[in-house]
Parts: sequence; structure tokens; C-alpha cells
Amino acid sequence: MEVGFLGLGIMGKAMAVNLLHHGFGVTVWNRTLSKCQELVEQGASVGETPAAVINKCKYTIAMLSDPSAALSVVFDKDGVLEQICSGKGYIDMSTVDAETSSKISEAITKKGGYFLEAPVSGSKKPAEDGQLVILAAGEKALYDKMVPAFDVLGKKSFFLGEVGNGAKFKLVVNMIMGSVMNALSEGLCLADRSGLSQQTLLDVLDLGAIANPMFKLKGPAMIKGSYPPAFPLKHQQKDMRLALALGDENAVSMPIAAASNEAFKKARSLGLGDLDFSAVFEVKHDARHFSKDQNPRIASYAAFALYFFLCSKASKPAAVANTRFLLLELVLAMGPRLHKGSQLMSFSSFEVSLLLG
Ligand SMILES: NC(=O)C1=CN([C@@H]2O[C@H](COP(=O)(O)OP(=O)(O)OC[C@H]3O[C@@H](n4cnc5c(N)ncnc54)[C@H](OP(=O)(O)O)[C@@H]3O)[C@@H](O)[C@H]2O)C=CC1
Ligand SMILES: O=CC(=O)O
Repeated sequence: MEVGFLGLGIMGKAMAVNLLHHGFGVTVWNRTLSKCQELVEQGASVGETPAAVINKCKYTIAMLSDPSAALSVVFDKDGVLEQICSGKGYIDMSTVDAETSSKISEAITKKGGYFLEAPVSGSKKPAEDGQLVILAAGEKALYDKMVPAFDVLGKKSFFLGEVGNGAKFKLVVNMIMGSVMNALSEGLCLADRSGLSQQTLLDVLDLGAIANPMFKLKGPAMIKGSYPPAFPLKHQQKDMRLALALGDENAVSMPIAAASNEAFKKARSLGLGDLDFSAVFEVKHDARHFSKDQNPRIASYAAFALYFFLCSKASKPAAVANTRFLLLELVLAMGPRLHKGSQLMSFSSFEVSLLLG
């Protein structure tokens, strides 16, 4: 079976690789075309545009970041709509809202094509291992055709009826997941501030009624302040936003999800959007955020501090103050690496500057 694949991010790349390894012919496209190279090395062909992929393949899967990406790939110039026609199927596995999915479905079916939405539950590792849970809805005949591919990508697929049901299901699941991640973060913080061991808390949770793979996988990394992106925080916040909109439409009060969304928004505003969604923990324990993203910042503070130090050697009084300030910023930025959770981190650099006169 020859399939097209649009979108080679964390999920799309792993899924396309799985299809290749299971004997599917795969033609890939990604907005940043250079990302196709790794797939080509494993046997994939490249389409220069989404339209070119649709032209070549009877069935094309998309795995894109959000509603605006999903719409753009279909409706923009060189997009899916230009080549979709009778007998061709388009399967969108991105997490989007039901309205986006319906818009795409209408446009595709108007041109004679078949449409299936099929968002997935499961993250980077399940995608690599072919262990996703597929929440499909739309054209049943297309679902039946895609079952061999779904069997490679996932451990279970559901057919949920009309377009929109898959999208809504996925949002409900991720609304719960995001809220639970916030609860875990608050629990870890509360344990720490109460003088309890965070690792022991994880051990206790793992033995009880709320044990789950997410706590087991993410918990130990969170304690270490390590958030390599499997499910990027910006996508989790998108899902909370879309789930809350679904709640608005249906007059469902969701205070826990709303509070969790605020925490994810705060984390995004701190520049943590590209880290794993477990980085919302950083918001909870109110430490200065730190990550690999901090490295350029730390390096620039160090460079400026050195520069001003050299200027001060040349007797420029303003440079002396700047040197002291930048060294202070450097210490604060480095601090959490040296002593995570240190009380020092609850002071801003401005407050410490005042203290030091
Ligand atoms: N990561 C996870 O654990 C899971 C993610 N999901 C969902 O799957 C989808 C993909 O997630 P993931 O792979 O993690 O995301 P990534 O951010 O890693 O990848 C996003 C992909 O979308 C492409 N893209 C973004 N904007 C546009 C645009 N305007 N036009 C065309 N292409 C665009 C990116 O292209 P480029 O490379 O050029 O930036 C990239 O291929 C999301 O909807 C997410 O919510 C679902 C389950 C689990
Ligand atoms: O959407 C994310 C997931 O882990 O599922």
C-alpha cells in the first residue's frame, strides 16, 4: 500500500518510519522540507507540496500541529484540495477541534474525496512502538481501508461515527490528562515544601489506585527538572483551550480544566512551550524556570559580564554597576542547576539587587 504522509514532527516522523518499516510505500512532505531527508534515507519518497503528495498517493495521512496548520495544508496554495478527487482518501490524525475537522471534511467530500479524522492518544514512545490508540470518525469505507495502516501505528483503533466525534473524544481525553498533570505537579510541590521526599511520593502513588504510566514515566524526570519534549507543552495548552471551548458550547462547567489551562498558559509565557508538557511543574514550584533554552541566556550574560568587566578595567563607572548586575543575573540563571529549589530562586534579580545595594 502506498500512502502519503504530511507533517514530520515528533509524532509524524515516528509514524511514517513505522509505516516504512512495515512495508508501506511512503511519500512524505513537511513544511520544513529538510526534515524529509531522514525519511528518505529509510526508503521514503518526497513530494514537493501537499498537492504533489495527494496527486501521487491514493491515501494520504496528515499529522500537523494545530487547527491553523491543518487548515493551511488543505486550503492554501499547493494544498490538498488542489489534487483531491474521487477515489482518493485523506486522513487527518492531528489533534484539532470538531469545527476544523468538519470544514476539511466538507471541502474534501465536495471534490469527491473521502475523509477520516483519526487523532491519536499516546505520545512519542507509543508512536515509535506502534502503540497508539486511534480515535477515528468519518467515512467508514475509508476507515476499513486504513485498518492495515492503523494496525501498524496503534494497538487499538476505534471507529466513533460521524466527523467531529474523534476530535471531541481526543479533546476530552487530553483535558483530563492536562488536569492530572497539574495535580501531580502540585502534589510534588506540596510534598517538597512539607519536607517530604518527592521520590517516595512517586513510589506511594505507583502502588495505589491512581498509579498510571504517565506518573511513572514523567515523575522522576520532573523531580530532576528535566523536560525533553515528547508532548510539547504548547500542544497541551492548545488542547486545553479547544476542550474548554467545547465545554463552553455545551455549557459544561470545567473549573479544574480552566485552572490547568492557566498554568499551561503561564508556562508558555515563561518560554517553556517547546518543552514537554510536564514542564508545567516549573510554574507550580515558582522557581525561576530553567532548561536547555536557558543556555543562550546564560552564555549572553556571561559574555556581557566579561565585556563590562573589561570596560570597568578601563575605568568606566557605569560599567562597574552593569558588571555587578549581570553577574547577579548569571548566578540566578545558573542557580537552579546548582541548587534546585533553593530559596534564593524565589527572589527576583531586582530584589536581590536592592538587598545588595
Ligand atoms: N507529541 C505527542 O505526544 C502527541 C501529539 N499529538 C498531536 O499530534 C499533532 C502533532 O504533534 P507533534 O508531532 O508532537 O508536533 P510537532 O510540533 O513536533 O510537529 C508539528 C508538525 O506540524 C507542522 N506544521 C506546523 N505548522 C504548520 C503550518 N502552518 N503548515 C504546515 N505544517 C505545519 C510542522 O512542520 P515544521 O517541521 O515545518 O515545523 C511539523 O511537521 C498535534 O496536533 C498534537 O497535538 C497527539 C498525540 C500525542
Ligand atoms: O496528546 C498527547 C498524548 O499523549 O496523547
